[in-house]
Amino acid sequence: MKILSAADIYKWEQATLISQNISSVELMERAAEALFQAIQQYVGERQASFVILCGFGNNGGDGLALGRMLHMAGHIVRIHLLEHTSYSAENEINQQRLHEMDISISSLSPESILEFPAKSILIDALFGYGLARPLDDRWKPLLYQINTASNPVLSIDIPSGLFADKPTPIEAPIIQAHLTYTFACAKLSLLFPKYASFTSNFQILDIGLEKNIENTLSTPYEYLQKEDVQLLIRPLQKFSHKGTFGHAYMVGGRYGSIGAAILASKAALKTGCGLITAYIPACGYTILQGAFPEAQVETDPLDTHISMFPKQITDYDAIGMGMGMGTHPDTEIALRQLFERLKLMPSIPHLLFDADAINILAKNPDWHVLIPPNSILTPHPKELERLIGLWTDDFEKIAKVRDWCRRYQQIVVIKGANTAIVLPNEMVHFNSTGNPGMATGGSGDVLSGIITSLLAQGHTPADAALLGVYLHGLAGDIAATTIHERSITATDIIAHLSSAWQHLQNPYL
Ligand SMILES: NC(=O)C1=CN([C@@H]2O[C@H](COP(=O)(O)OP(=O)(O)OC[C@H]3O[C@@H](n4cnc5c(N)ncnc54)[C@H](O)[C@@H]3O)[C@@H](O)[C@H]2O)[C@@H](O)CC1
Ligand SMILES: [K+]
Repeated sequence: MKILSAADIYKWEQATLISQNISSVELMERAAEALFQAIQQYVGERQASFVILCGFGNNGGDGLALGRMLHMAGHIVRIHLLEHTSYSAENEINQQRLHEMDISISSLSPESILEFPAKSILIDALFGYGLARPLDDRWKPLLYQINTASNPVLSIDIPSGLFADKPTPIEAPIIQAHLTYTFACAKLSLLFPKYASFTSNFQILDIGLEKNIENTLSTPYEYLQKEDVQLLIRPLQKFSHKGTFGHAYMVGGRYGSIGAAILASKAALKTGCGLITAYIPACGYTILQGAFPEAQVETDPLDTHISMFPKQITDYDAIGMGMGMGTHPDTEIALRQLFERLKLMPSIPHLLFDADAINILAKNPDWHVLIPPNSILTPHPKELERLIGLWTDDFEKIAKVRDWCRRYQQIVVIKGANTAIVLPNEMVHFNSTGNPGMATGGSGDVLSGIITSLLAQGHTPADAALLGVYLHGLAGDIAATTIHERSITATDIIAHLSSAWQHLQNPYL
């Protein structure tokens, strides 16, 4: 699914009005109907109480129309509307509809002192994507009352005060929504860690905007969902043997962190490659063989860390390296020598660099040109910062990574909530699976194993990165259905990979 700018969403809406021959009030009614259905699901069977805070534009219009529908469904509804000199036409029509039904509208101003009945749900319909500039300090008292109330806050389209597609200063007043119902497509701001306290969760509501028109709008940003990754899956063949599914080579571990190599290796095999060989320092031999009998193991001559890469490393289908590997100068020299060797070869295995492999690359910017094109790097934010330098906000971070990927023709997977996969063509795919419980030691090693496995199975690097990230998050989400998010471990993610595959391949789930 595309992630569009506010300007493009506006264009999409306007073109839909013409193509479907409907009025903007009718489209607003459709949006309010979608909201109403979603909120009915949220409250379940019970009668609920709502306080709806409406602005003077179309976001406010959505709130007014929603208020009417909730009232008609028997809920207790209080509607507050910002005093203003002029309202949007759709807003006025919906005010009129409420008057006709004798549903009262209280006035609201930034100075209002509000009382929220206990257990009522607050609906934020103050500002949507039409926000033209950050809200000024005048709005602080009103938004403070909403943000500090113990009531749940549901935002319509976007938390009021937040820009959809450009940086918002976080010192400006912004609604802290528990859940945002956003129309038609995801918005960039809903995906960025900097705004996490305003946007903890969101749900996309389909309001029937015309698909053909969406196809004409170009954007470098995509929101990666089940239907996108399903297209990337390769079917299993009846006469397959273990060689068919590829042989992954997992390089990592040092004295004290052999577990990282074990997790990555197990995840690789559970993702479906036929064989894995782990390459680790000698101290890990018994540990790895004991913990994971399905793995083949090769060891470095040194006991404590990796000091060389064996000649046969290039014989495998894919290499994943860096998990728990350390940045010992011997390892650093070995990596440099590997790059020199790869340069001379006509064809080489697909490569994934994680953790300490990235730290070594970050320390040596002049090696970036040596990284074979189309390799995958999977940094967490700190490793990314070491690789590309500091950024001031998430928009700049994405811009810098896009630039880096184009320049060096690499794929970067920025790990975190809504992991972003940035491709050499500068497309950015934000993942829709995963949960905070996955921020746990070893989770990244598992991701490296999954992606390396998909590379070994013959997926293109871009497909392997997209499918792998989605699958990893999905396994974590399925784990969270039976294990509390606080208790999820990397091993649990591996244990649920099988269910993730099942879920992904089942059209009815
Ligand atoms: N256009 C359409 O067909 C649809 C629009 N929808 C809703 O419409 C919203 C967009 O509506 P609008 O474009 O009317 O915009 P908004 O409702 O977001 O608000 C815009 C109003 O706020 C004012 N404003 C902007 N920044 C301000 C600031 N910092 N301080 C004070 N006032 C400020 C603007 O001048 C304008 O009057 C969407 O977010 C969505 O909720 C939905 O009903 C779906 C259909
Ligand atoms: K809003």
